[in-house]
Amino acid sequence: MIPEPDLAFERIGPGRLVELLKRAPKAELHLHIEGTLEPEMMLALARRHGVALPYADVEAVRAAYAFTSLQSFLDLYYAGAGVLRDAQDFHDLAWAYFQRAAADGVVHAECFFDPQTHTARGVPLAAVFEGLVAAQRRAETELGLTARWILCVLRHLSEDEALATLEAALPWREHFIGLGLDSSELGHPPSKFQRVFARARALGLHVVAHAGEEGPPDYIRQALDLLQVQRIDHGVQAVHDAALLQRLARERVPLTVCPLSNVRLCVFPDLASHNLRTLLDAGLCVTVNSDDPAYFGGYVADNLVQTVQALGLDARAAWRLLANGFEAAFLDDATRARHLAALERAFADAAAQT
Ligand code: HPA
Ligand SMILES: [Zn+2]
Repeated sequence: MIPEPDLAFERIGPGRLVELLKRAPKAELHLHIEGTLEPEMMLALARRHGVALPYADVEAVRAAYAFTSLQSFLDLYYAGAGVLRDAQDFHDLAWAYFQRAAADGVVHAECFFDPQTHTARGVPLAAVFEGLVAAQRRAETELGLTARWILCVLRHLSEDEALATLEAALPWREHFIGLGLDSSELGHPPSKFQRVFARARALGLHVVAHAGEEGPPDYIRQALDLLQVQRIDHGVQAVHDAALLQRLARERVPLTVCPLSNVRLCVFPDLASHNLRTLLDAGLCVTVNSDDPAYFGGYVADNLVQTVQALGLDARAAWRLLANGFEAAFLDDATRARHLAALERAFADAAAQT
């Protein structure tokens, strides 16, 4: 756990905290690049490629985003991703996201991408990597934002397909740092993917998995014990298992929590009912992230501000959430220390304001 700095947190009231949260340096650790496809770009790419969409305009797209569950979202999310066809599209998508993220104070982003969503439509993996890597390079040189890619396999498909996807991506091995697991959780437990995660670990990749978003605490245990993941994506269902909660706290297993996503997918009725505070108070390494911001109505600063307000978190708790993001990131120690020093300075400056 990152030690708390000696700061006059109590001098940062709710109003000043909102401003601070918008500009403070942040790590984004749970973001699906396909989930940053804003309706405007979806329609523009559909026009560019002559792809038919069931929406007349941007308002119609947004009106369709009334989700009742993870699956009801995934159906639209995969359909929307159908407009991504060539390297330029992947570049434009990721570059637009990095610009928005930088404006939100994000200094380091570990982003998911779903190769199977694209290769199944005949898009070559080379086009996906070419576009994403070009945008990543621009982000670093033009925005000072470091980005890393985590290849996700779709859990509603077979493990053999996941293994084939990982092998097919190996010519671009230097361009991704980890393996993740996403898509429809219920009925597709982590135990289904033990061989592909073992292969990823043998390749020296970091490993993470979505678990306990809608699925039971046992899926979180499976992700830890069978897949040996280093972080749990979501993990909010852990509160229903006291022993698991203690273990996550003891082992400082980070949870990449996405509050606005959880509300939009009806995991919680509203932000005030979210269990993030319970998880934080239990000593877990909770981080705040945006998941699929174009679909869920907010990027990472919105997630932080709205969650802090809805749960009445103070500046000390807000600092902890941001520090946890850097603790949980796959960064070298010197870079982590540099980001934490900048975070401390942002809070110290806010506390010193008169
Ligand atoms: O929140 C999510 N859960 C599972 N799969 C996903 N794919 C994009 N977002 C998600
Ligand atoms: Zn996710």
